[in-house]
Amino acid sequence: MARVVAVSLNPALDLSIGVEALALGEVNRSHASRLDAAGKGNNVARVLAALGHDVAVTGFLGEANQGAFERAFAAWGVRDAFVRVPGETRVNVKVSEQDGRVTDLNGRGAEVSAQALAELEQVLKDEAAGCDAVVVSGSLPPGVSADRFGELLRAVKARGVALWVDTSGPALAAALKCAPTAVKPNEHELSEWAGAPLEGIEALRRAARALNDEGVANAFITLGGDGVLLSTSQGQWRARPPRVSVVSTVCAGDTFVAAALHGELGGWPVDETLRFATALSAEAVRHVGVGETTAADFEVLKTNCVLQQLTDGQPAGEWPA
Ligand SMILES: Nc1ncnc2c1ncn2[C@@H]1O[C@H](COP(=O)(O)OP(=O)(O)OP(=O)(O)O)[C@@H](O)[C@H]1O
Ligand SMILES: O=P(O)(O)OC[C@@]1(O)O[C@H](CO)[C@@H](O)[C@@H]1O
Repeated sequence: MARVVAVSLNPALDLSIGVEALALGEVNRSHASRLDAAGKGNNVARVLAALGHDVAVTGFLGEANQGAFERAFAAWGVRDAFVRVPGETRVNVKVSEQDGRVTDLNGRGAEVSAQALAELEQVLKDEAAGCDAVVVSGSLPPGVSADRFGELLRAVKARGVALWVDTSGPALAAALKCAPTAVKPNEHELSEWAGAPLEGIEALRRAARALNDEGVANAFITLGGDGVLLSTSQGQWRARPPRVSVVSTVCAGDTFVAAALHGELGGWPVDETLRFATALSAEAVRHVGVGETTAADFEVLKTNCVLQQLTDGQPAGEWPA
């Protein structure tokens, strides 16, 4: 069991709504809805705690609707180290249609003051000392600039702890200046960082290698139903998930991050880590919420993932059978 700190600077209550097919500008009748304490870092924390790790969660939480989070943290068995800020934590709406399409409506988040930021910096410094990894996931709330975000990450890095970051846009660019241990952009986030569209696996491989050149040890590029590309200084791998029936892809990326970190913390071989993380994230898309390690067919999902080590200087080519 490892000690991990999961950071959500901009957590959210996820309002997940299931509809047959969304009709814009019309009255839609949902067949299911639920409200969950979420946000990328909290989702990662939930999976890591379920996998047996000692997890603390932090970031900024609005005082006005903190109850749902406090109940969830107690149920997940994670320690609450969130800094409270005035106002409400945002509610993000996720509309899932029968064909697997998901529409996200994400809010900006509660305003964070300079004082709250300084408080969080201290929490991060204290929590990072003596833990095995810090995972920082999601967007920046109003009041936190990309530069200030970079400073927070540097403070964590200075504690000599493994730093995993899953964010996008200017926040990802700021994070990369601190050479995090791992990042997990999806295809779109990577091409935004690269400043050009990335067509095909070879372009993705080059861009992923550029992340390694920036000092990132593990660059995981998630590709939705097409799986993941992992680039390290030791080589590149890709993994393809089994075909599953898609209900909601909302927490798949966070499940992937938590599962990959679990493998890394356990010192697993790369292929074992990739298979586990790919299978668990595929499990996650079969329902609303994060992946369930206790799924009855989890071993089958793992067996049905396809893995391939890619050879430097040679095209990836077709997937092995
Ligand atoms: N349709 C799918 N079928 C099977 N597995 C999937 C599917 N979509 C996603 N996954 C799994 O989840 C992983 C992460 O998915 P994705 O690339 O959508 O992450 P993301 O865009 O970062 O998501 P998030 O918005 O949660 O951060 C993929 O690498 C894959 O293993
Ligand atoms: O607006 P952000 O911070 O980029 O993403 C927030 C969010 O979409 O990410 C999680 C899924 O990954 C959800 O729980 C949450 O609503």
